[in-house]
Amino acid sequence: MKQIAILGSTGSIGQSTLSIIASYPERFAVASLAAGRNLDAIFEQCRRWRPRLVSVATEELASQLLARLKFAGITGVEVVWGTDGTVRVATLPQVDFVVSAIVGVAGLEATFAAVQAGKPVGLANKEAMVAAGEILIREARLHQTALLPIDSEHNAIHQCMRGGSRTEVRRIWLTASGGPFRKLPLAQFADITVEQALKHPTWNMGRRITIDSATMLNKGLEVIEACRLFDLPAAEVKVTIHPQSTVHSLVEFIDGSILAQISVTDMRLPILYAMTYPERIDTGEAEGLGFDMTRLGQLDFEQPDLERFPCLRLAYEAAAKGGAHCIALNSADEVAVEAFLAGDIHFLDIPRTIEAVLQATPESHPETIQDVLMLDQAARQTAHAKLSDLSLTGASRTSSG
Ligand SMILES: NC(=O)C1=CN([C@@H]2O[C@H](COP(=O)(O)OP(=O)(O)OC[C@H]3O[C@@H](n4cnc5c(N)ncnc54)[C@H](OP(=O)(O)O)[C@@H]3O)[C@@H](O)[C@H]2O)C=CC1
Ligand SMILES: CC(=O)[C@@H](O)[C@H](O)COP(=O)(O)O
Ligand SMILES: [Mn+2]
Repeated sequence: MKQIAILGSTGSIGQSTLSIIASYPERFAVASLAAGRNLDAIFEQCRRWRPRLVSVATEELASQLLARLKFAGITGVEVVWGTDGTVRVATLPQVDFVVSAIVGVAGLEATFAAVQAGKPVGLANKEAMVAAGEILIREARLHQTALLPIDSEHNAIHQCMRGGSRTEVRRIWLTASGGPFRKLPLAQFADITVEQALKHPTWNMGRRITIDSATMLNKGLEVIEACRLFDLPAAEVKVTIHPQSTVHSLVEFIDGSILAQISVTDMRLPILYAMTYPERIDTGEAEGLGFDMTRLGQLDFEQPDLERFPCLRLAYEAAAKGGAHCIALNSADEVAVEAFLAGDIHFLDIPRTIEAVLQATPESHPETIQDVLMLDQAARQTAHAKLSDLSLTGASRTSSG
């Protein structure tokens, strides 16, 4: 019986993880949960799963949750809050495996703490790997623990890598759906609405990653994530547009063979793979996780268009510089996506903001998580300043800026 901690239990990945735990009660149990602000959802999770420890974003939310638990007669659930709370959830002694699925750099400290405590981590929180990958990997080696990718492409690569040794790999191919604007002419990008950008063609995910898929910054973050996880230079991490999201990624070996991983578009599968690795378990027919090869249709692969999706180009540029530039790429995007979702800026302002922040970022290479957090804060401040420049000049109201 593995005792699981879920960081980001109320989100899309968190809920998929709970669904896996519900399917295999003889294998998994919930030890601890960390949520942000969704009090109704975390209250229901406490009622259903009775975790020992729960964290929410603030002290006030913690008091409200405690009051609701008391009123409902639910005892034995300790409630904590803030970043310290997420760290406690991740490092609870009883925990055997941590699913890291808080969105953004907000999940970094708890992920790092889990690794330092020697817990194996299933990593959905790609931002942690982009901002602090080298530090996390160094620490995982030191504490002899595993960092298993849950992000579907990296999970696919992890599976394909079992087909050969590291020295036999020529390059890897990350597949990208291309998002909702794969075929939209550039001239129409200035008019993209929040509602349109939130309509992902193949996956149901949280709002931030869905917008990132629409700008293709998600694939850019994934290029950096792959460089770190699989120890590859960015030149050996390629992106191919595959609109069906059926092939989740591919590894090309030096003899010319290419291994691909194919499965349903359902994150429960990579989560289950990470939670059971190095075993594979029989999911049977009833889970909806089987792929019906008899219904396999057309599989298309196209070159990405960097003119319409400048975020992908910016990510390769940041990957080449590393360190502070990778951190700034993510921090600027977190700020810009929030502003876009709030209706404050246009879609094209997202790459504009990121580019401006990257240009203003001096090269540096953090050694510690504290260094990373300081660089993250600095990039956020620059991003906010750039956004207020945009609104002052009215640049965000024109298509070409
Ligand atoms: N969804 C997917 O299919 C995939 C997601 N990922 C990655 O997984 C991560 C999660 O994505 P997803 O589940 O879609 O996102 P969601 O927006 O659905 O969920 C985010 C989770 O993070 C919690 N959270 C946000 N801020 C804080 C905070 N400050 N402290 C504690 N908890 C916080 C939210 O809590 P609350 O809602 O209670 O506020 C919620 O539980 C991201 O890094 C994403 O890139 C990677 C591949 C696929
Ligand atoms: C499910 C998953 O891993 C997401 O990262 C997904 O790949 C996003 O879709 P895009 O390929 O459109 O970025
Ligand atoms: Mn992905």
